[in-house]
Amino acid sequence: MFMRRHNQIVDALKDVPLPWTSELLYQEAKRIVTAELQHITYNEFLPRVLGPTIMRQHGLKPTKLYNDSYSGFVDPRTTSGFSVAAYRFGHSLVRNIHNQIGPGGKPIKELLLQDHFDRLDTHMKKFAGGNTEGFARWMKIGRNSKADRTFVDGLQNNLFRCENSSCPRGGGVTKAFDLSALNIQRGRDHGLPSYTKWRYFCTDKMTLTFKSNALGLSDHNPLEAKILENTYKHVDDIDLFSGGMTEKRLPGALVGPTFACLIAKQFSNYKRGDRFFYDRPDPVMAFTRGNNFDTNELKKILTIIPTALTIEHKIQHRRPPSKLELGPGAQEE
Ligand code: HEM
Repeated sequence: MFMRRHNQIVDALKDVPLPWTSELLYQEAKRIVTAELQHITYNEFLPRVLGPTIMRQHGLKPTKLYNDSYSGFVDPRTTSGFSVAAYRFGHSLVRNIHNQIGPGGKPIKELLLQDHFDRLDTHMKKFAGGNTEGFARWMKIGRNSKADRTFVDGLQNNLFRCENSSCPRGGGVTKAFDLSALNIQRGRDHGLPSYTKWRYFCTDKMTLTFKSNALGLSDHNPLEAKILENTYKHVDDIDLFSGGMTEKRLPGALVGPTFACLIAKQFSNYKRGDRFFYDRPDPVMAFTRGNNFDTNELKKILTIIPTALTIEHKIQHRRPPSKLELGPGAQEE
C-alpha cells in the first residue's frame, strides 16, 4: 500500500514545475511517505497501543508545532526486549478471517489467514472483483482481534501450513508453526532476562510470588497469575513474552505496564535519535507545518484517494533544490 502511495506521490510531484531527476523524485516521495508513516505511527497507532498517560510521560504525541527532541546521544537501535517480545504483542491483534470489500461496501471474498501464507496472489490478483483496494477497504472497517494472551488459529495452529502439491515452498507439505511458541523460544535464543527482571526495570516492582498481590504478580489478574503458576516452576522463570502478554492492560491501552514501558522507550529512542524525524525544525529538511498532516492521514491512505492537491500543498512553500542537492548529473531547466 505504501509502495502505491509512493508512486502516487511521484506522479503528483511530476506536475510541480521543478527540475526533477528520477533520483530526486524518488528521494522526495520517499521523504513524504516516511513522514506520513511516522505521523500515522506516533499520532494514530501508538496512542491506541500505549494509552494517554504513557504517551504523555514519554513525550511521544506529535504537537502542532515543530518538535526538536533530537539528541546525538540517544541510541536509536532496536533492543532485544522490544523486538523479541514486547512489540510482538501485535500478534494477538491479528484476525483469523480476512475479507475484501467492494467499492459499494459489499464484502466480496472471505479468506482464512492460513490461506495467505506464501500466497501473494491472494492480495495481488484480481479475483471476483477484489484486489488490493478490496483489502484496504476491509482494513479500514474491519476490527482487529482483542489484545489478549490468545492468538487466532491461523497463527497458533496453522502458521505457514501448506498441505497440497501447489505449496510454493518446495512444492510439498509444510508443517505448521505456533507463533507464540516461536516468540517464547526466540526470547530464550536471545538470552532475554526473565519477565520479573524486566518488570523491575520498568516499574521498580519486585515479583516474589505467583500470587496476584502486592508481593507478587500485582499487574496480573488472578486467573492469568494462576496460569503462569501452573506453567512455570519459579516466578523468575517466566519468559518476558508470557509475562508481558498476560499483564492487565493499562487504561486506554492495548498492553500492560511492562510492555508499555518497553514499547514507549523504544519509540522514544527511534524519534529522539533520528536526525531526520519528520517534525524536526531542521532548516534543510523540515516540512512546513499547518495542514501538512491531518489526523485522518491513515484513513485517507487506506481509501487511496487521489492526492495531487494534498501533495502540492505539502511542498508549495519549499524552496527549489539547490545545485548541490541536484547532484552533478542533474538536468536543470
Ligand atoms: C498475519 C500477521 C503476522 C504474522 C503471520 C506474523 C509472523 C511473524 C513471524 C513468523 C515472526 C518471526 C518469528 C520468529 O521466528 O522469531 C514475526 C516476528 C515479529 N513480529 Fe510478527 N507477524 C504478524 C503480525 C505482526 C504484528 C501485527 C506485529 C506488531 C504490531 C508484529 C510484530 C513482530 C515483531 C516485532 C517481530 C520480530 C521482528 C524481528 O525481530 O526482526 N507481527 N512475526
